[in-house]
Amino acid sequence: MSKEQVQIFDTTLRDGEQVPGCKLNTDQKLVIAERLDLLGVDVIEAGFPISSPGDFTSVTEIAKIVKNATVCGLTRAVKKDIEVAAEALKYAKKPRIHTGIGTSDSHIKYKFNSNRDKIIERAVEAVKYAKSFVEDVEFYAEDAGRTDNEFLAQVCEAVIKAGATVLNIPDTTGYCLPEEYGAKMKYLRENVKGIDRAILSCHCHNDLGLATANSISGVVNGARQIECTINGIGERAGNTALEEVVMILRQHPYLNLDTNINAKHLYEMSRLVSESMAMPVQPNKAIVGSNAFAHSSGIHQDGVIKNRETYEIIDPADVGVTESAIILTARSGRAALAYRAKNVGYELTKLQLDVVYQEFLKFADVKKEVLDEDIHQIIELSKIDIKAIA
Ligand SMILES: CC(=O)SCCNC(=O)CCNC(=O)[C@H](O)C(C)(C)COP(=O)(O)OP(=O)(O)OC[C@H]1O[C@@H](n2cnc3c(N)ncnc32)[C@H](O)[C@@H]1OP(=O)(O)O
Ligand SMILES: CC(C)C(=O)C(=O)O
Repeated sequence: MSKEQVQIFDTTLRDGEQVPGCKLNTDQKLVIAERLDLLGVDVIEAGFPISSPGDFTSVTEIAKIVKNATVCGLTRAVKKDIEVAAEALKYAKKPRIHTGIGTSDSHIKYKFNSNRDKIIERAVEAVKYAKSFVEDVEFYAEDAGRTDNEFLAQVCEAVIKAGATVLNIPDTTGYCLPEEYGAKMKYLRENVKGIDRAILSCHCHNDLGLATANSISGVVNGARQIECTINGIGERAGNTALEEVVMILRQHPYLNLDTNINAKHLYEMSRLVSESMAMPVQPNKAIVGSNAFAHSSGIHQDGVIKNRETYEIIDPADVGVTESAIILTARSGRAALAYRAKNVGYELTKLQLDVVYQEFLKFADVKKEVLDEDIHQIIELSKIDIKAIA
């Protein structure tokens, strides 16, 4: 049975670039956009064209070079924003305008000093105006995570009627629990007239560490687009991490969902974004962190040496990581020491290993990590007659 496709909407260059210190120039953005296109993302949100002349230029230039993906520009529900986005996107093969407005009571009251009826009017007007420039119009209901479902359904129905092709249901503040976010998608699927004419999209923030879980819950409940960023960067605690949702769908085939992403490029993509934005990736980051395929405790190392699958659910090569690493520490056992010693040329007998291991532990209790050059020294200190095999 062929799997249903979930569209991957990458917003590294828009929401990701909103991170303090992560500002990129146009040349850097072009390199990333080209690589995202090769990675296989379906949509590249290239920027917020009205926000600055630099961002306008970036979106314009990205629109010119992207070959496969849809190129998208963000706007408020403001005519001038939409006109400027349309202008920036005019060279795109597949342009999309992403417009919208806050729909939660908090946003309506405090940001807009308005009421629900007026917000629906502004939403409809914005979608119709965007539609006069491009066919593909995505609408976002900002703070949908905290928006009452009944009102959200009314907004969605109105903007579909106005021509929206994609409905973005952002959990802007990262508030929802996965069950709640999934139930929201289900509610919209069951209660919005015309919902079959639009794609529901997840855009989740990570304030409670639930962005990925919420996005997965969203697609399990009928959404067919996930908005995400490389390394999960984004406003405040970040967005859903692209590499995580892609690999979750791949590792759980019974969900019957997949993406067009060529996962073998994930690691290099992560490094490119991290280096361009000078934003380090935390070592324990899922999929792309430096420790994601590193094993440093004896029981795990023994298992991995016997069979990688005992402690790894993903083959590192599938995401572009050369191989798993066996890191020698004071928590390592004989299996790991023998394995690493063999890699540097020593084939140890069981008896020899016992002796060298005692010396190794003394060394490792002082040093955080035992390196290849240390192994030679440890063997020397063990004072046993070992011939290097190399
Ligand atoms: C959840 C998100 O990530 S949304 C995207 C966030 N990204 C950004 O804000 C980056 C780009 N932003 C910018 O460059 C600037 O904020 C601009 C150009 C959009 C606006 O700048 P300014 O005109 O100086 O307005 P400022 O930023 O001070 O305030 C935002 C205004 O937009 C209004 N606004 C906010 N969202 C929307 C919306 N979706 N639709 C219509 N109006 C909106 C606010 O109510 C406020 O209007 P007010 O001044 O009449 O009260
Ligand atoms: C503009 C929208 C899509 C957004 O970034 C959010 O609500 O978090």
